[in-house]
Amino acid sequence: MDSPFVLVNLKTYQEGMGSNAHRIAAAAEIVAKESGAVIGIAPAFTELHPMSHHYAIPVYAQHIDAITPGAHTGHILPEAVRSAGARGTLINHSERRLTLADIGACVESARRLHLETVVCTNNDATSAAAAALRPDYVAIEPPELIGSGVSVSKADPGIIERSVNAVRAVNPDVNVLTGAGIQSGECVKIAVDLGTCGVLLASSVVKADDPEAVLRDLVSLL
Ligand SMILES: O=C[C@H](O)COP(=O)(O)O
Repeated sequence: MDSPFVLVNLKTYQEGMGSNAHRIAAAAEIVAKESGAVIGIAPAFTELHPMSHHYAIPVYAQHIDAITPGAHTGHILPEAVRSAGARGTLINHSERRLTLADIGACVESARRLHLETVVCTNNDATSAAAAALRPDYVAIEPPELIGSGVSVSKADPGIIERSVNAVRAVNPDVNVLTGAGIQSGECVKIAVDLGTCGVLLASSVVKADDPEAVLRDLVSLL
C-alpha cells in the first residue's frame, strides 16, 4: 500500500489563517519527511499560491465551482486553482454541498486540469454514487461528528467499512479517506485497518497548541 494520506483542512478557522496556517504547513512538511506519510493541507484560497510554492507538501483547494472561464463573479474557477499550484481539491464538503450534476462537472474539470479530487460524502449510498464519478478519493464523513471531537473511527467504524465496500463495489481504483473527529494515531490506524488510505481532518490539528506534536501522533502507528 502507498503511504497513508493525511489531509489537514484549515477551513475558515481563525487558527488556520495567516502565520498560523504557515506554522501548520511547516509542521506538516517536517512530520511528512520524518515519517514517510503524505501530509497535505487545504488552506484558504488566498494561501494556495504561497503554500504550493513554499512547502514540499500537497496543497489542496477546499472547493471548486462547476464553471469554465467567463462571467462568474465570486466563483472558484478550477483553472485558477490549478494555476495557483494546487495539487488537488475537495469537492462537496459537508460545509459546501453541491448538486450531483455539479459534483460530476467538478470532477471532470479537475481531471482535465490534472487536479486530484476528494469528493466528500455522508453515507455508503453517496459514497457509491461519488465513486461512479471516478474521483481520486471519496472521503466519508458523518456530518454529526464533524468538529465534535468524537472520532468516526471509534464512534462509527461501521460507516467507514460500509463506504469502503460500497466504493470498491463500484470502482476499486477509487481510494477512500475518512474524517470527522480524527485526533490520534489510534484513530488513523483504525481507519487504515478498515480499508481506507488515510484521513481528512481539521480541528485536532488547526486548533492545537502544538500542531507538529498532533501530526506526529497521527502518523505514529502507521
Ligand atoms: O474537513 C475536515 C472534516 O470536516 C473533519 O473536521 P474535524 O476534523 O474538525 O472533525
